[in-house]
Amino acid sequence: MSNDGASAPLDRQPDQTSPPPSQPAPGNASDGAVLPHSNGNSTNDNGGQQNGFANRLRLNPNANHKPDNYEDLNLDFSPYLFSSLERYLPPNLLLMSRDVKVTYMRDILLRYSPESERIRLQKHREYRQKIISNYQRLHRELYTMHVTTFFVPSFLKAINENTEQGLRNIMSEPTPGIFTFEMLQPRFCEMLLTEVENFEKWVHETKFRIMRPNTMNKYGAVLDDFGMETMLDKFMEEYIRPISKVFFPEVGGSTLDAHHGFVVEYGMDRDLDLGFHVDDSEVTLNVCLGKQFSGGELFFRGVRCEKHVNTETQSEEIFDYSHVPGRAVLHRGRHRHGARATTSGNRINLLIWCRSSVFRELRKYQKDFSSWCAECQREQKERQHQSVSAAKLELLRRGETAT
Ligand SMILES: O=C(O)CCC(=O)C(=O)O
Ligand SMILES: [Fe+2]
Repeated sequence: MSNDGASAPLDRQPDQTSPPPSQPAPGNASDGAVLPHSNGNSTNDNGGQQNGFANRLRLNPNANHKPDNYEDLNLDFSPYLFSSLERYLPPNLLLMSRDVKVTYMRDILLRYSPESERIRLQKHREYRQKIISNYQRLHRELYTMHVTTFFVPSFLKAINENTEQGLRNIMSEPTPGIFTFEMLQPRFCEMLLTEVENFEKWVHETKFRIMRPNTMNKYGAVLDDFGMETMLDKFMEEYIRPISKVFFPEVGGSTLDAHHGFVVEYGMDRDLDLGFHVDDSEVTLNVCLGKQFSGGELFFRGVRCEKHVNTETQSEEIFDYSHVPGRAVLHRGRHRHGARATTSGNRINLLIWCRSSVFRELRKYQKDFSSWCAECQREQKERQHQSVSAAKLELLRRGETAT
């Protein structure tokens, strides 16, 4: 497949299978599309009133109750889902210990997830547990959010200001819908690179079979799998969502509630390039961590919904971007893109695919995505143009018959 964006983009998904992956995807027999990434959030409309327990859930959440924090537990669903669900617990359960509440809520959630998904979640939980109890972390400070260690001052100032103008001041938008800005401290990039190296060394030494970030990369690692899930949740909620809320409201930018966080690695002894694809995300954050490299440019080719993913690229949609360490690129997941070959050195990038369960739910009932799909927009304009022409013709016809 050529790298210039002319061929059909793949729908890129995380590797959800226990290793090795996966099933073939249409358009390219060598790459696979696998089950959609589960974020545990699709279960939070569980309608728990019908769960058959003696103590039924409340119909409406108890707004005055301050839920427990579940972030330190290794659970099969997001810790935030447990905190949200806790507001629906019957009053007598609210007085119980956190362990009792967890058992009760987990039981409810499991009843609402299909069997195959339940097994997959359980396997993945065991996989993560094995890593977490055996892998010795190198930089403990990476696993909890340390804002000044992570982010450059200009970025923090804009986030704290929390205005569109403040954000625009640190951003460039070289083509519509692609934002780039200075984000990560060089020291943070260096620490994350060495942590990933350390993890891979451990994987190699112990012959542990790891799951790769998705079906298109043979190298790289899922940060969520070795202990960074909670940190990355905060990263998304506090540092990506406020920006997405302003620049990507039409794809659920303000309701991002799940993520897939990973690093990809390119070079002579790694992946070379990345084919044309769309991400399984509403909004993607891509930050180059280093090291020294040449090549590896991203190429973008316009935003498309599922129906139009293979339609032609318009000349104004062609945009190429050269990575700079520490600098972030933020784009819609449906903005078709790929990465050219890294021709020398090594390139390692941090990717956070951010998702909104609300957006995904609403999308099921829609056919027209002209608020963000460029092809839906063109079709809509075409329909408007045709109806104006038809109306004009009709007026002319009436004029003629009247005379
Ligand atoms: O290599 C890159 O910078 C792009 C990675 C990417 O598009 C992805 O992982 O979804
Ligand atoms: Fe991508």
